[in-house]
Amino acid sequence: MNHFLSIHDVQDLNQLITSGIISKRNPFGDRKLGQDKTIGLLFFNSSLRTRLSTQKAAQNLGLNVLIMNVGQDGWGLEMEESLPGMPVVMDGANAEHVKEAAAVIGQYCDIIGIRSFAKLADQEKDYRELVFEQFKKYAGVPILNLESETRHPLQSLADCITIEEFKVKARPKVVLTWLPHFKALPQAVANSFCEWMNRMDVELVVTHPQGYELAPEFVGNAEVVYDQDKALEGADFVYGKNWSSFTNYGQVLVHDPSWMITEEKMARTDNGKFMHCLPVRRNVKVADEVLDGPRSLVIEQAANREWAAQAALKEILLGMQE
Ligand SMILES: NCCC[C@H](NC(=O)CCC(=O)O)C(=O)O
Ligand SMILES: NC(=O)OP(=O)(O)O
Repeated sequence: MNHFLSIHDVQDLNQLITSGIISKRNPFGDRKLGQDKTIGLLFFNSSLRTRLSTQKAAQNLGLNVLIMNVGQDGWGLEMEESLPGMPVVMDGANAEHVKEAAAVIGQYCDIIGIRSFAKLADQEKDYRELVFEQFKKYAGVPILNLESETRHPLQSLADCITIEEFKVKARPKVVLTWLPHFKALPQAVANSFCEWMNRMDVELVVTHPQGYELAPEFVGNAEVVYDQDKALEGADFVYGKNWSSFTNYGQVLVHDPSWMITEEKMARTDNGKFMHCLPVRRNVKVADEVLDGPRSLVIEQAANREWAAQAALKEILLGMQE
């Protein structure tokens, strides 16, 4: 089954980036590929970009699109399985088990896209990615990750395309910097960004306060620098993101506004560009002057979400023909 859940489902990243860029130049060139097929997009959490860009990309490929805000409109889904001698007794809030729900949606759809964020209460539970595991097991069709508990591959692919388009050096320095936020946010975007950058020809540096270390399997060979000013020196791309602690799972440990990205910070870079997946809280994470200035790539990045989704969907559809 040709799932698209992480970088591990990508054989040739350069080819995938090129596929996105080709679709950008010629959006309707593969219109026949998805003809008479249906994709279902299931959202357990809010979305603007992922929902609209994936719907648009799917339509460019000729797919019919069904969208459901399962988190709001659907029956509450029980994800846990009965174990020998320990049946799951569904006498709580959840009216339907994923065994039936996934199997039923799989009857209506040829591909299922899912967004399900980390709940940030239990590290082991979140990093097990139960929702995705269960849909993979019971839907019987390819699954597309629209941001899972631990990863956001369509965002990362759009980020790769954006860096490829805007780089001015063969091997740019890319700095992933933690940004301040009062809310606890998932590690998914940061995890995924590292994982994908580790497959690109870039120098990846990660900077964050002590206590915000990401899981080592995502950081890979990236250099971790705790001094943000030092990390930013000579950067070609500054990728901002807030995440809550992984080690003190889901906690907000630091409220230090000096980690916010300002023009003064950007002046340390080598005429660097600023990137963020959005949504972004102005003047909490990034100053207006950066977002509204010529260094910001956030709109270009969001535009590339369409081409990232189209490249991923093309891979899935081509796999279905084999
Ligand atoms: N899909 C892109 C990011 C989604 C999510 N951000 C948020 O929930 C921001 C919410 C806020 O700022 O209130 C995250 O960090 O994973
Ligand atoms: N970047 C991103 O995934 O945006 P949405 O949460 O609005 O989909």
